[in-house]
Amino acid sequence: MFEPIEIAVKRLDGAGDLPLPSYETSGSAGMDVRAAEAATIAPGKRGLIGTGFAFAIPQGYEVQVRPRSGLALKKGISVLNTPGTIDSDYRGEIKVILANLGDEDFVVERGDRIAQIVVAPVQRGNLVEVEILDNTARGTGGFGSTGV
Ligand SMILES: O=c1ccn([C@H]2C[C@H](O)[C@@H](COP(=O)(O)OP(=O)(O)OP(=O)(O)O)O2)c(=O)[nH]1
Ligand SMILES: [Mg+2]
Repeated sequence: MFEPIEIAVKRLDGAGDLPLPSYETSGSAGMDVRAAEAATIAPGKRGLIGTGFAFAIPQGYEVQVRPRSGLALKKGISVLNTPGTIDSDYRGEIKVILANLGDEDFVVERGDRIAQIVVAPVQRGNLVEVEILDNTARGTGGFGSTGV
């Protein structure tokens, strides 16, 4: 699975001369994506930031939008809907929803690396409706049923 799959990428008008998303090291799981626009996100607020690129992800794969730990730890910045889901049939601009959990304005400059994207295989399910489900030890236990 470490062998990369080819993903077609379109540079949108807003991308200008931004570099393509890329892996920062030879073992990185995620490619950092950059802001194609400036933004300021106040504490407790969220913002939608375009990356300037659109993908044609091969069917059977998705791209997940995830936070960068450095922004989370140092600035309190996360991806609100992490992991964001880029569907294989989406042809629009990849955008990032950032949430500011810090106590200062988060200022985004164009070109800043604001999140990372991870390519992942997708297993879809075919739901078959039944009257009775098989019994399990967990049963209907959830939400701390095994202790907190
Ligand atoms: O962080 C994200 C999440 C989603 N998207 C785009 C790509 C994705 O394929 C599409 C739909 O995402 P999702 O299914 O999460 O949103 P929805 O609220 O279900 O919208 P829709 O009804 O369009 O599926 O929005 C992004 O650009 N960034
Ligand atoms: Mg959806």
